[in-house]
Amino acid sequence: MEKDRIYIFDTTLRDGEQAPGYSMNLDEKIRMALQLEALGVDILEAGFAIASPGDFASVQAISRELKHTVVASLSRALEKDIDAAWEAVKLAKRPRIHTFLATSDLHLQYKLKMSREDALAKAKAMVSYARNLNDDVEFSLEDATRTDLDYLCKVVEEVIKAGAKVVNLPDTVGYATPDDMTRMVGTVMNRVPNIDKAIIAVHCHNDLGLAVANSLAGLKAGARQAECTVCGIGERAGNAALEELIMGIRTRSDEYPFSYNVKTEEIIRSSRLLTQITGVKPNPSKAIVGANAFAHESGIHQHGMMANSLTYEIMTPESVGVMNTSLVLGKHSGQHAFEKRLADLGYTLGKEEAKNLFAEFKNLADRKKTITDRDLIALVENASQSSPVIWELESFVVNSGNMMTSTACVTLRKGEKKFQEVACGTGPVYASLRAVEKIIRHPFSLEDYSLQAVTEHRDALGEVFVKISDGHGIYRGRGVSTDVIEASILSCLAAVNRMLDETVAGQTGSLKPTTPPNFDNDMLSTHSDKKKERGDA
Ligand SMILES: CC(=O)SCCNC(=O)CCNC(=O)[C@H](O)C(C)(C)COP(=O)(O)OP(=O)(O)OC[C@H]1O[C@@H](n2cnc3c(N)ncnc32)[C@H](O)[C@@H]1OP(=O)(O)O
Ligand SMILES: CC(C)C(=O)C(=O)O
Repeated sequence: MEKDRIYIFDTTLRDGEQAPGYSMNLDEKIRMALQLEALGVDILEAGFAIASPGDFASVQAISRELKHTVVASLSRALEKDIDAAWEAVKLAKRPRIHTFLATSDLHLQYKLKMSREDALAKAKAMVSYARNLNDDVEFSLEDATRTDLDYLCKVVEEVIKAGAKVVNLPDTVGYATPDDMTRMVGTVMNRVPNIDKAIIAVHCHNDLGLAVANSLAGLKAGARQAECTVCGIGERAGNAALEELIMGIRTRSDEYPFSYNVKTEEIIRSSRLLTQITGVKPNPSKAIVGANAFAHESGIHQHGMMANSLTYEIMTPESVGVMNTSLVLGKHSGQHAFEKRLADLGYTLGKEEAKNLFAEFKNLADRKKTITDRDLIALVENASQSSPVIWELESFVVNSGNMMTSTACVTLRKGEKKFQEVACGTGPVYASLRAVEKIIRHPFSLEDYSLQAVTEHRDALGEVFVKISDGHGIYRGRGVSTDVIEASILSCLAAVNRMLDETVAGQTGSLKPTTPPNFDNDMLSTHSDKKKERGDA
């Protein structure tokens, strides 16, 4: 039997980026887009062109960069949005305008303040408007799963008549169950007379943890485009996870006899790049890409695996790009083995990047007997967190104990110059970050701090993530070291450098703080402290 072709529409850079903590700057979006093209997604939604100049610029840049993937921009059902979307994608080899309008009574009445008739007329008019600009137009009926089914069928029929090539039926709030998806898509496929003129798409959110199950149900009922994101990132509880959807189809091809363009061996590489860029790791238990997804811990499982891996493994790690190796890395290893291992782990490095990282690896190997894969992953992710280099750590000394106030003396480098400050705090980390703040003379508050061991042993690497805020944006940083104070200072400097970098501050690379920080209480050093420190009155 010939398999039906399904199309994967990736929205990591649009719906995915709407999730707090996942903002990316222009360079980061381009890197991610290139990897998504290597992964083999059919359509890449690069952003929402009218949302901001930063979004417009990144949709335009991605349109220029991609070689064969369809590039889409989202737009409301408004001429000005559609114009912006078209301006941004028109340089793409294969551009798509994606326009949407909500169709549920709830959204029509309270949000759009429109009647069903007006919304239908608007949808038709805007699809025609977009079709005058471009052949490839997708229309989404936002909140489709809570839309009256008769009305939904009418809108689908009319927007196809107006020229939509793809009609998307999103489960915008993650309310549907697989049975609902079967009913909705099945009804549309059976009842809409011109359905053969368009592709039906599903776009499922994960509020009830059903996004992937719902997408699969939609595909089984006749949809042929599934919209999803790497690691399932997205608005609220996220979107359907691309890797789960594709591996579900691949592993259960008996249930889902579809062909697709995705190269599953690129999955881990894509997920790792997302972590490198955003600093957010998938939950260890996350299917396919979590650190434990292919780990077998208990005796009975290990025994079964040794007899036949099929006993406890429904897919191989290799099928998603995790490569096993017999190479053991340590201080006697050379650059070739080092780069080979990183490639096996799913990282592609530039020449310069590989050289710098190898030097860091050698330093680490001096401190640590065996370098594990997790150590290597931490090193790469730390090195590639695209922070500009403004301030660098020269040295630090801390004095701390349970019967005293901690003090830290930190020396930073900026270009050729060195700057030193001493500060006190309730603990050595706090004291060190205050010393950094005194040196850089730019107040910030610590919004989030987390420390975890990368490996199990006594000489484990400590990995620190911080988020800092200066009242204009929130900036993240990561630091890795065998010394947790050093890791804390390094993570703080990575965030500080992002904060001070004009190309990042104030645009998409920064996150808007949810509440403006209270400078007097929250800043590591307050304005009045600052005056004293500088000798002001
Ligand atoms: C389900 C989804 O994921 S939808 C995509 C969500 N993504 C985003 O919102 C991206 C970021 N958004 C933005 O930057 C801004 O919201 C903008 C630039 C799009 C619009 O900003 P503003 O003009 O300030 O409007 P604001 O966001 O406050 O309100 C939305 C307006 O769009 C209208 N609107 C919402 N959806 C649509 C639509 N599909 N078609 C036409 N109008 C719409 C609302 O009714 C409201 O109109 P009003 O200003 O006349 O009351
Ligand atoms: C705009 C559409 C596609 C969407 O993101 C949703 O409904 O969730």
